[in-house]
Amino acid sequence: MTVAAKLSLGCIADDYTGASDLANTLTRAGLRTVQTIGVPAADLVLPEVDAVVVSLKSRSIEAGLAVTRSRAAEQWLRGRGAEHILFKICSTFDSTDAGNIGPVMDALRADSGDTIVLVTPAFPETGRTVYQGNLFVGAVPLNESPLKDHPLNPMHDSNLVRVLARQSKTKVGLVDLATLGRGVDAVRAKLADLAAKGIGAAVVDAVFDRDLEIIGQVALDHRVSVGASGIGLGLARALVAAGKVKPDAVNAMQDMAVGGPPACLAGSCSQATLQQIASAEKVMPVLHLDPERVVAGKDEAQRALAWAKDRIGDGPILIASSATPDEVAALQSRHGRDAAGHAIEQAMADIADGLVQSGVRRLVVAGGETSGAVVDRLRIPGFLVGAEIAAGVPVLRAVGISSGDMLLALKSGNFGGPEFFSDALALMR
Ligand SMILES: Nc1ncnc2c1ncn2[C@@H]1O[C@H](COP(=O)(O)OP(=O)(O)O)[C@@H](O)[C@H]1O
Ligand SMILES: O=C(O)[C@@H](O)C(=O)COP(=O)(O)O
Repeated sequence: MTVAAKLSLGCIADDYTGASDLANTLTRAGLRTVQTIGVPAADLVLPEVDAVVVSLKSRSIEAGLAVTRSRAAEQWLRGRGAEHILFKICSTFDSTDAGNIGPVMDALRADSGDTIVLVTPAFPETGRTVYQGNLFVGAVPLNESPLKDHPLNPMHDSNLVRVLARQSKTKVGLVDLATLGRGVDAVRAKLADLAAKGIGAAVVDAVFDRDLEIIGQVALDHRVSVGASGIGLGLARALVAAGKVKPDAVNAMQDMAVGGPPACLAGSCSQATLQQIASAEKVMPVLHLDPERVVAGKDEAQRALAWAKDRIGDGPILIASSATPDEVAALQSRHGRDAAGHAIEQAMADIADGLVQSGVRRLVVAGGETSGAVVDRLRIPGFLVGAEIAAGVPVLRAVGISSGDMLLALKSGNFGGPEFFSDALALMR
């Protein structure tokens, strides 16, 4: 079977956890959605779907490469008929002054011919709101949140108009909450006004889902938008309201049990993940990797696998590299930020590979870059979306792998409640 109808929505996600978060949101809003890993082959055969989320691992790579890969995804999605493309970024705007949100947005805007792009990382369900262009994580501005200590992209400025302007070639404006409160026509008029002044991107405030519904409606006038799952929700609801997708269409994921031993891996150093690991210690064996030994070579991954093999027959296990901000900073000062991060990601991929070879078929991974490294190593080409474990984190069923059925959960470091690992495994049968 090939894709019968053209896509109602094409999405390019800059990491794999973010892609599954978006795929989850679109699915819950009634869009039949598939998540692909990387840009699919031109002749990829898919079930009939409304949306495809192409997952890239482009958040923390060199900006030029992120642009090239995003453009390849854009071409594929346009080739499948997508009139609107959402570039899915992190709800905490994870990026640096070198990119990659600005450069990718600039390229997609140029290709689309749009004069102005709507940008909002708001995702109220997970506490991400934008007011006067400032991003809040729960009750605190971004620069006071745990994101100030992110190992790869510490966020020190909550004003997204400024943050995006430093990364983009275009001028950046603001559509504030008061304008949104006046409805779609007011937002359209404000965008026209900004565009007439030569402003090519507008950060849009959003605090409630109703704000996202207005943003989604207006965004559909354009060919490209930029944001997190919240704008995905707005776009999906606008597509349903416009009759462009049937909300009662059945999603493709079947609820068949997979069985086999379960395992969890954590490479995120977020506060939420550190708490989740502490809770997991009460209910499953947890191995804390020695990050210094990980950077030194392959032995630490082998030690972890030997530890795991002795235990996976008895119930779930968790292997974590996660550390506190002080420990992360100390490791980075000895080895460099990228080298330390890369070595740990590759060790996690080695461990995941070994676990699957030992029969693990249910795998929970915490951390976006970590999930990217693991999924790439397992050579999984795509996922169908299943039950929601926590806001932004669905159960995923791998498709297109030769080794039989496999269930995964790819958790953004910041997402999930304290018992996330147990919650996930309870839904992954
Ligand atoms: N102990 C550690 N010290 C330094 N860096 C680490 C440590 N453990 C993990 N990392 C790295 O930190 C980064 C975490 O990023 P990621 O997996 O995307 O998590 P999140 O979802 O929280 O952003 C990865 O590059 C990972 O390899
Ligand atoms: O939008 C979000 O917050 C997430 O979907 C996301 O992108 C997560 O990124 P990581 O925290 O790096 O997993």
